[in-house]
Amino acid sequence: TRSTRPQRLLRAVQKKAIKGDPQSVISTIDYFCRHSEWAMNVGDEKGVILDSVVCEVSPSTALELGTYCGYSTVRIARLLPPGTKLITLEFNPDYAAVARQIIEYSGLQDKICLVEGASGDLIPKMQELFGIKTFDFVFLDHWKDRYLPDIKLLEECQLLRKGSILLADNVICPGTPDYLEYVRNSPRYESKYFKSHLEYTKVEDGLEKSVFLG
Ligand SMILES: Cc1ncnc2c1ncn2[C@@H]1O[C@H](/C=C/CNC(=O)c2cc(-c3ccc(F)cc3)cc(O)c2O)[C@@H](O)[C@H]1O
Ligand SMILES: [Mg+2]
Repeated sequence: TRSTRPQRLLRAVQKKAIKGDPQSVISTIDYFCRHSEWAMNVGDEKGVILDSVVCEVSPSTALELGTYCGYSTVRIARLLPPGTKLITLEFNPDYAAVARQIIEYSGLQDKICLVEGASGDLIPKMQELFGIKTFDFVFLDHWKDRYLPDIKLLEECQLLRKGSILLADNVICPGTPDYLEYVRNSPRYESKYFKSHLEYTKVEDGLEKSVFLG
């Protein structure tokens, strides 16, 4: 049977990227998505904004919702201080399998913990599975109708603390209207929009950065 797009993306990484070099893995994926096949990675333009927020927060504990092929997983993990871990959640086993290989190729496997399962099931288990008290940083990039229920779940599970940073992809395209309305109007968040473009295109999109006020 025909290979899947994530498998073709993985093959491009294994063929063209330098093993153990996260930047070359990132550049190879961006080149592949720009010149061969578009894929729903956060991409290079929004990726620079993601990088700047990760560097500013310099999180000790970080969570990513929706690994897909691991592009943003590698982007985030390459900037984390030594000894910190990025937990990334992915419920599609085929995507998880590709992501594991891309993460391993980048050499960042020691900074990343990929957990297979649905965010709604796993978020309540973060304390028992990983001894996590709160997350300093959360990157949301999974199904767009899960952003709002999942941050409400993070609040309920007391996994956010005063100053925790949420960064959400695709708040314009495909769009996350209920999430945006919530974080922009809730007194418990201070929110800011970073205007950009949908990965590898000229279509408007952007990232919403929200600080949990406790
Ligand atoms: C509750 C739960 N738990 C665990 N894993 C979960 C999960 N819900 C989803 N996942 C996982 O996360 C990824 C899903 C990502 C969804 N992203 C998008 O749909 C997306 C789409 C576009 C896009 C824009 C314009 C177009 F014309 C077409 C597509 C751009 C993007 O950047 C996107 O992120 C995928 O790997 C899925 O298995
Ligand atoms: Mg996205």
